[in-house]
Amino acid sequence: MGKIRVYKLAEDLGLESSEVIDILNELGEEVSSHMSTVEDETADLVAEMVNEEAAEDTKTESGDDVIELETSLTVKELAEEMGEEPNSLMQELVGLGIMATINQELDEETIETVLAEYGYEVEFKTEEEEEGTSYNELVQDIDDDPEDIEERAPVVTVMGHVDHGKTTLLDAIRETNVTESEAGGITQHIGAYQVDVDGEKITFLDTPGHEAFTSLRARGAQVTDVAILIIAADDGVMPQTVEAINHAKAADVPIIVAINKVDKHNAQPERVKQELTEYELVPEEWGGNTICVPISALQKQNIDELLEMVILVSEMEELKANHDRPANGVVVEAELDKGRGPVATVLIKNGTLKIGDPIVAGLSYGTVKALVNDQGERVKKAGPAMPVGVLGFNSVPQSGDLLQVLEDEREVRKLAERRQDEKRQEDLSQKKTVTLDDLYDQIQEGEIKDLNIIIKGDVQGSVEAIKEALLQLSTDEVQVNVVHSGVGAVREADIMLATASNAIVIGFNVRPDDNARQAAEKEQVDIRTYRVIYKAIEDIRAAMEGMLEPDYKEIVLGRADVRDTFSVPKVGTIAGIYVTDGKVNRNANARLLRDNVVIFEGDIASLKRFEDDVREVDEGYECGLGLENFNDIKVGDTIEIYDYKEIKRTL
Ligand SMILES: Nc1nc2c(ncn2[C@@H]2O[C@H](COP(=O)(O)OP(=O)(O)OP(=O)(O)O)[C@@H](O)[C@H]2O)c(=O)[nH]1
Repeated sequence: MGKIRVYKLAEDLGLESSEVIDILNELGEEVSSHMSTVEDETADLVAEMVNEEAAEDTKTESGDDVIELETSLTVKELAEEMGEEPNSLMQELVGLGIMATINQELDEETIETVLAEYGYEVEFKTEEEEEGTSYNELVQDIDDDPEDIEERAPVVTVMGHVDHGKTTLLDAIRETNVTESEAGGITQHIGAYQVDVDGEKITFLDTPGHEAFTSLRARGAQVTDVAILIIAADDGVMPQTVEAINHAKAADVPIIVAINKVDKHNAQPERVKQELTEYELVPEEWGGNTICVPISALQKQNIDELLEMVILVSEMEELKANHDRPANGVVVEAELDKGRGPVATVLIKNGTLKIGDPIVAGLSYGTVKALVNDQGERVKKAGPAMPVGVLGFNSVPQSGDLLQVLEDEREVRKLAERRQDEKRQEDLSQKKTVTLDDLYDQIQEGEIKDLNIIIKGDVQGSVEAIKEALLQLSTDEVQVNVVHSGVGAVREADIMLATASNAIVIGFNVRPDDNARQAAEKEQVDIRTYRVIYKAIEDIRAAMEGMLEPDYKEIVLGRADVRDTFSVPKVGTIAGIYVTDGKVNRNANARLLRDNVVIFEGDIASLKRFEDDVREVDEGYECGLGLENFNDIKVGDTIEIYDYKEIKRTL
């Protein structure tokens, strides 16, 4: 996810930087100057707000006798708009032959008729105008009182190469045991936990550690204030360590290095520090400003010091938030719980989330029914930097979605529905790429081979992680398409979609139900189930390597000078050559060069030493060589002998 500078955003929106800063501050974003950066998603939000404000302004300019209304209203809402009592409106409706209850929705025609009775004309709002109030109302309520601004807990992400000890460290910090219960030992769910260090709170975001989960980690960095980079002292800086460094740098997040496993006999903490300097992370003791703490996560050594450093670094960051305003936050994990319905783990960025708050996150909306803290206890509210399980969404939001609190349930529904519409439009316009016809065309053209995949999983976080990782496997030759992904068992509908789009189905921690199994057998759809994300990705990678055309690389076997030419009747020109380099192989290809210009490329017709046909002639020897269908050989030409070697492709 990208970022944009405030002045650029202002320019795009045709506003002054100060106006944009005001809006951002109202949204709880701490921006100080026109050079500050905001995430793209926040920028979109600002644009959304600005547009809607404009729509709102046009509305108020409407004439007196004309009432501007939405296309569908209940009797009560219409009465409110007209400044009438609902009862009198209901009586009026009865007069028109319409028996309506107070909460009954009225259609356009009825609204028009009844308003005409009252002497009004009605103008129905376009969809855009209808949305006008959503964020305005949110913003109107927010007026940050400086007294309400308080310090908040830092949000910390532990990043590092696989097996360098992330889980063990988080475990040591929480003093619980997570590593052993995980399938395959890889952290697969994003959780967030808050710990208490001498009265100071730290929020830990537990992001998966394998390179494949790049995108989730990148998202993690968006809410992260401090990154702990864990590096095993017996292994050093590895590819995912470098990735983690890059993510933290891109997100402008300070890095604290935890050099782990110093209890091991082959630990080389100094080497790790040396390696770090290559990535502009110079340890403090070497005159740089990177804090490095040697630890043993397993033996719980020096963990306190590491946490102290976290507190120290976050104090310098001056993390602030306003507890006394409607909340916003980020969905870090979401799943469908059998008993409780959609449950989203939300990290509150600013404000306080309370039971009863109308909420929207991505395409999902609802009213907060219950809040559960990281200990599994019910709580009434959640403040800044607190991770909390939110119950009450109508559907499962996606991890990474921004949570917003709006005025009422109607506002959140409207916003979510509008986003759903937009998504539908987007899906429709993209559908072309996954229809059977198109797939067929692409394969016929031989240009693209498509690997279509459907992903079902137990939690949204894993599904997203697999999806992102698989999409990244795409190459010029094989395009990976995730035609569908979602939370829940593999069902018959998934198999039907797989049949139609020639896709394979991946089930992560979920199994196909009976109908799906039967359908898959009948339609010969490949369902693969996994319990470890890494394994799923490896399998697909291998399958893709099988699909790829083998790659050939040219190798020059030898070179020879043409020293003489003979014209042989019925055969053509034979060159008397001297092998200067390597060897000449009868079955290889030949290239005739004249002043380094390729004159001919093709097969060798004959290779003779004296009168005998030979298969090979080595460097330093002379021989006679004929080229297939080519006679224009001259003394002084060079013959290059080359072959092709099959290269095993890696993606
Ligand atoms: N000796 C020693 N072993 C450790 C230490 N920390 C972790 N380990 C071991 O290293 C292995 C990997 O640790 P994890 O915590 O699972 O590593 P991770 O980075 O979370 O790995 P993923 O969750 O798979 O990404 C386990 O066998 C741990 O017991 C340590 O300080 N000392």
